[in-house]
Amino acid sequence: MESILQLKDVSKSYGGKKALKQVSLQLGAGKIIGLLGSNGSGKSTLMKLAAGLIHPASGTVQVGGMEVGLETKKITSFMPDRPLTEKWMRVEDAVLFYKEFYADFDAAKAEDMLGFMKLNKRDRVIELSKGMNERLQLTLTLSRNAKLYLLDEPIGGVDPVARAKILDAIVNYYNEESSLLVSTHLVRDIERIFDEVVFIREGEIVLQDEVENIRLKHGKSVDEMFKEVFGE
Ligand SMILES: Nc1ncnc2c1ncn2[C@@H]1O[C@H](COP(=O)(O)OP(=O)(O)OP(=O)(O)O)[C@@H](O)[C@H]1O
Repeated sequence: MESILQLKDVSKSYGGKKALKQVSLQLGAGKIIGLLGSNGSGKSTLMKLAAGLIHPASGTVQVGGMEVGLETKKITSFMPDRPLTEKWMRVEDAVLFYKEFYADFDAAKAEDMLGFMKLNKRDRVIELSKGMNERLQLTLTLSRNAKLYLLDEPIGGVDPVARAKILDAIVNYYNEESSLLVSTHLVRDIERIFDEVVFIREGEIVLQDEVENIRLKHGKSVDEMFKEVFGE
């Protein structure tokens, strides 16, 4: 299996708090993978390590066979939980900003996605609702032609109808040769898009499997399995 993301014995603490405990994980290329866990389980920490925004205390993180660093950042597109854009910007300025910053930015794709997301180019970023802001961040993130996309809770701030729309956008606009890692605890709403899932609990990986296997082997949906493992 060609691996797009690999963690070996990765630990990370904040002060005395262990966020990841000797995590080893290998994710294959060309898949949409769900990183599922309850609040505080370590999802964002794992995403930020893969994006190169923080560094492990011990262990190694590789993207596309390379140690995380400048080269891997060129092929990794991370959707931040807060806008990377400046306060004065309108939606069109944010798009231009990304276009100038990232060599792999696809302006035609962004234009198309803005329409799909019903984003108005003249709207000020600062005045967008939380849900519309998520749509913009997703548009900017997916408009790069990256190999690995990292989406941290992309549907947290939106209502169920808009959630469906955002999931459709993810499926429609994601390039099938790349991989997409999506963290969430809203499993039921989002499981339809996953090929594979990784369950993380208190900084440890407790399950990794193809969604089809979970359905065939256990006769369960991912949401049912999640509730069983997390005892919700
Ligand atoms: N900057 C930080 N300083 C101190 N502790 C932190 C920091 N970031 C995360 N933690 C702690 O590390 C643990 C893992 O946090 P992380 O944000 O990775 O979890 P998560 O699964 O993404 O949670 P959520 O679903 O609530 O976003 C939590 O106990 C959290 O309190």
